[in-house]
Amino acid sequence: MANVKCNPDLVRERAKCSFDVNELIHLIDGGENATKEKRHFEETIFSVKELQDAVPEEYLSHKDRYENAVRKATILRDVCREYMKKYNYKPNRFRVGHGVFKDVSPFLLHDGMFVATIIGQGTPEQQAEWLPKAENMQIIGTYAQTELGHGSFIRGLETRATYDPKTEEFILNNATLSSFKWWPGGLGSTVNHCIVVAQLFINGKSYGIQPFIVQIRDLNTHKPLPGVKVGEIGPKMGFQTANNGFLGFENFRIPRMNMLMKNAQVLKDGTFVKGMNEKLTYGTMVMVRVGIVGDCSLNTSLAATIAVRYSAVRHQSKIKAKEPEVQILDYVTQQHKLFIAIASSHVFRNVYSWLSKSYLNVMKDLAQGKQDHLPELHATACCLKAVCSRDAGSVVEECRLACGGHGYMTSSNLPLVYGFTIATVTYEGEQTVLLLQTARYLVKAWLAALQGKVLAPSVSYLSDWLKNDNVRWQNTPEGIVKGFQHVAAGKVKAAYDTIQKYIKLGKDYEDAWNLASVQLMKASEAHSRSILCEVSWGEVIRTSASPNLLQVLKQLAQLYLVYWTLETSGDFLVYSNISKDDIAILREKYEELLAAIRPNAVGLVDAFDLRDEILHSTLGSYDGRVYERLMEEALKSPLNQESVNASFHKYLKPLMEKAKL
Ligand SMILES: CCCCCCCC/C=C\CCCCCCCCCC(=O)SCCNC(=O)CCNC(=O)[C@H](O)C(C)(C)COP(=O)(O)OP(=O)(O)OC[C@H]1O[C@@H](n2cnc3c(N)ncnc32)[C@H](O)[C@@H]1OP(=O)(O)O
Ligand SMILES: Cc1cc2nc3c(=O)[nH]c(=O)nc-3n(C[C@H](O)[C@H](O)[C@H](O)COP(=O)(O)OP(=O)(O)OC[C@H]3O[C@@H](n4cnc5c(N)ncnc54)[C@H](O)[C@@H]3O)c2cc1C
Repeated sequence: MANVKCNPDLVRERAKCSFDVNELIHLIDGGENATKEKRHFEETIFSVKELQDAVPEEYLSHKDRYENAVRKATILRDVCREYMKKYNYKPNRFRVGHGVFKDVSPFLLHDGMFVATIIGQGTPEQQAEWLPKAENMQIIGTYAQTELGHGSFIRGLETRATYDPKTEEFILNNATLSSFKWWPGGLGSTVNHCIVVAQLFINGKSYGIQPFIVQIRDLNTHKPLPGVKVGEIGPKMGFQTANNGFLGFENFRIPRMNMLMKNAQVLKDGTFVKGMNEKLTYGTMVMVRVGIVGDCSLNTSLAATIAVRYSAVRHQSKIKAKEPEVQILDYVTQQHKLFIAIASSHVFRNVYSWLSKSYLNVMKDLAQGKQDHLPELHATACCLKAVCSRDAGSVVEECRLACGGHGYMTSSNLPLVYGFTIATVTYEGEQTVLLLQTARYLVKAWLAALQGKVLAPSVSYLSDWLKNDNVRWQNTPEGIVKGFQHVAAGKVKAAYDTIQKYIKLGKDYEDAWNLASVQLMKASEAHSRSILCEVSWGEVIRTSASPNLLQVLKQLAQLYLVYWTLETSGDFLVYSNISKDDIAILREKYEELLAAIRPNAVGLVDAFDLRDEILHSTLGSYDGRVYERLMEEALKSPLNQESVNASFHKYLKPLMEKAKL
């Protein structure tokens, strides 16, 4: 990239960077070699001619866009397969996916959840049967759980799988409209198999929801099998190429062994054998919630790169009347909008790496029959997924707004990035619903703390707070982290006390919970923020990097801490010993941090190492040819391929002529 002829502002910005950008790229990737491998892989993918679009996707019809996405998905699959064979390298398909599809792949659910569920929920025999076929795309699948009537409350799903011991089959039925599956990615017209989550019935008795692997289309003709009603749900805010679909069954029979039986089992005679923990059926969702935290880091880095580079190139208005128009990046309000995006991406990445380790440890434990840490993992994944996805959505939107009118152009790519980022707030567990799951855990932990029990590490601050809730405020990163824990503990206590108050007033527990649920949700958010702050600061101070780079990473981590302290200063005034003077000191610190980060802003987004093909943005490309690219892209509009459009003769001219009469 170094030889590309760049906009002079970007050249100047890069020259003043105080740290080695390559060092940060390697740190993010996990080593110099990992960067080399990643770049070689991306170079390979983006030099495949067939993966490049002749016409910008935006001008295609819904149908053509889908077909083009499937075409590219199959080519990408082949190229990746060959590449993996040749180099024994497991690539990050999500990064290149943004470049190839702009939006998302119609195979997203195949890779993200279908294969993962076979691994997580199938017995070794079931894995042996389906995994090789799924991994090499002999069969293509999705994860069909959500229905028209139920998405959040999965115990309420209506799709039925009734066991027939005579034929040793399950009979699938969707008797009501609300029971139709609705949303699964790829279901519309792409997949031939699904994981269907359905209510198991044996001899008229319900045994809760279970996962079933179901073939829905003929492998040769792709026609829906008899008894299957399937289709696409239509256009959405984003995710246009994900091919989300609907599905219903009428007396559709599948063999007994198509129930994924790693946890619970149905024997030939219809005996139901309970698993170690019925919630293990929800395992794929926990895994994907962890992954979404990493995805938030990637999405945030896409938006930050576009908006920061654009803000370095764009000049508008003056700070001093007699001086030239300034780069908009010099406005401190612009820095306030953008630097939190850079900082958040690093925080999400660090927390994702921490959470992934916890996930893998719990999976190892479960394999040995130990489930002690499962509730903590579920609670932590829920609140982090909820808060990171919502933060990422806000940050991306702020980046879009920070690009003014041009940020509204599709060619900036910010609208598309926003579309797939905010989808993460809802899918894989709606944010409020997940925060309330964590609140259940926090309330239990609070009760245990009151009883003097030892708490799990992520909530041990509740016991510390009970022992001493009067800790002196300190304007240091460690002091702020403590402060976040105080806020979280104070909010958990307040929510718990509110529940108790309503119970004393005669409410039953469930109503008391609902009445206190705004506080419970806020407590859960505060708990999440305290984890984000503690983990990310801890990761940064343990990082081995050169002094220059470490200084910048600390500035970003501190910016995150101070930003969120100031954003939630009301909570700090209520629940910690912070004073108004401390807040004034933090405001000053915040301004110092913005000024310190300013010279490195472009270097920092360069270090996300997002190729132009992945950014796919007129505003964010490495060379900063913003206005040239805006014009080049505008000229691709079909309306610019003719000097007079037919609508002139058909409508405009008659209108003007009528006006003359
Ligand atoms: C650095 C860059 C890296 C980039 C990396 C990128 C990686 C990207 C990775 C992955 C991306 C993949 C992309 C895939 C795209 C996905 C598209 C979207 C797919 C979907 O949306 S699928 C559908 C998802 N649906 C949901 O999430 C439904 C949400 N609802 C529920 O989960 C449940 O209904 C509920 C949890 C809300 C409630 O369940 P319920 O049975 O009613 O339980 P409760 O009574 O409330 O609680 C009982 C008890 O159980 C505990 N519990 C609940 N869930 C779990 C669980 N999963 N595990 C363990 N325990 C659980 C709960 O805490 C209660 O415990 P308690 O009684 O309090 O002790
Ligand atoms: C882009 C996209 C892709 C998707 N892909 C898939 C897929 O591949 N497979 C699949 O199975 N599903 C998929 N989904 C569905 C997704 O998982 C659900 O939409 C999601 O879990 C939310 O459920 P819901 O739509 O029922 O929302 P609802 O639960 O109806 O939410 C509506 C409102 O009700 C509130 N609410 C609901 N329950 C409670 C409660 N207990 N307490 C307080 N408030 C509550 C919510 O907070 C929210 O404000 C996808 C969704 C989207 C948007």
